[in-house]
Amino acid sequence: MLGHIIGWAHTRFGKLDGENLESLVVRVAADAIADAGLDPADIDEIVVGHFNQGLDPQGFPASLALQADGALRFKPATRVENACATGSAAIRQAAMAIGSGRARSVLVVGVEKMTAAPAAQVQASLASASYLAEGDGGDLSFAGIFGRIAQLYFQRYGDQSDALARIAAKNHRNGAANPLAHMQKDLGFEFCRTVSDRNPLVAGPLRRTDCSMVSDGAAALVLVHGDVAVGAAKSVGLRAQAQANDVLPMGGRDMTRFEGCAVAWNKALAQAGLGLDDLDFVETHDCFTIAELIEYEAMGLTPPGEGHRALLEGWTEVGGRLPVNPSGGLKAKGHPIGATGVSMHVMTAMQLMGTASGIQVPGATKGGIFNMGGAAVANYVSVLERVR
Ligand SMILES: CC(=O)SCCNC(=O)CCNC(=O)[C@H](O)C(C)(C)COP(=O)(O)OP(=O)(O)OC[C@H]1O[C@@H](n2cnc3c(N)ncnc32)[C@H](O)[C@@H]1OP(=O)(O)O
Repeated sequence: MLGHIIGWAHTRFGKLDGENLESLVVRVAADAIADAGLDPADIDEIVVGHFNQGLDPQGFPASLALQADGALRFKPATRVENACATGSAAIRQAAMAIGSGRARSVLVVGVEKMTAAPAAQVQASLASASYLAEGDGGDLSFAGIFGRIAQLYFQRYGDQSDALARIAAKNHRNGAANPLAHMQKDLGFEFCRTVSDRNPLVAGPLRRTDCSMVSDGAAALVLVHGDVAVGAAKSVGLRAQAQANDVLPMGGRDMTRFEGCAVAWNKALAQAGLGLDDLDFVETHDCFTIAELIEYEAMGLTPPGEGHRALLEGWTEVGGRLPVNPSGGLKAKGHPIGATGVSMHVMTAMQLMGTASGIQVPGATKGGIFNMGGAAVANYVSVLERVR
């Protein structure tokens, strides 16, 4: 194991008026350490995942984490960032600290405050994590980029609007049962597939319901060495983690295939000595529904162009062959950028401990996670397994 997750905390995601970076970081940091049953003095290192890029005037969240307890004063605390995969980047950093022998217990926090900024500022900030080659388009938002990816996919494989609506409906149905989700409402397939005043087109064929939410929130976990985990009340092993970065320009890449995602999945499964069929569920990066569809193909669930089959045959529903996004995903649970990857690990750990009330995948012992920054640029796959 690359480390053991022995405690965690998660705020509700949403428009959290009255919360700021400081209140979010301090709360989840204190709660995760308490949940791990550790004395704060035993934390060797703190890693905070935070995107910001102009979203929030307050910065320096790594140092804010020290305010969770006086015993954290003088601990090394560092912020990491890797676009929308920032949370998984923080977890990788923690695993490397443990693997190198520099730390035995690491607190990882992911946080973002997005909803206080005007919509135009949010779009500009997010777009800073994208790149279009000259002549490729102007100042596209992320929805614009994924709208273009959807158009390319539809040109090659036919109109998949209904498949995208099935993903939206599935994730909103799952999110309706997740008490931590931003939107806890089952919107239904007909609403998601129909363009209307309440579900307008946003970019290309993508409707509002094909987009993830703009959210505030934080999540934290404590990753420890196996020796520390022995004394813990609960333990979820980080059995494998792989990272594959692709180049930013999209001109030279086939954007109907997320090749970096496929590389990360192949590496992580090989590292774990497992096949996709050995996993009980997957939390995947559905920043837009077209991303989840292409990720089915990149993870090897279906051949390219056939992702819609997984939906028509119910494979990715809870109770299906490989439930995908039982938490509701970024689509319904929300997508506070820096918190998302940590949240995916917390949701997966809860599933594996059988404590994911409302959204539990019965009997799950192994789960996979795919967290992505940019348009398949920073690709992280983790495999988690229940130890105790
Ligand atoms: C690699 C990556 O991860 S890239 C991803 C980075 N993240 C993004 O790009 C965020 C994408 N999402 C968005 O930009 C926004 O949610 C948008 C543009 C889709 C919608 O924003 P707006 O049109 O401004 O919606 P607004 O906030 O005014 O809300 C209007 C209604 O739609 C609902 N709504 C807002 N966003 C969404 C959404 N994504 N899905 C479903 N419903 C939504 C609101 O709850 C509200 O409902 P109500 O009227 O019943 O209260």
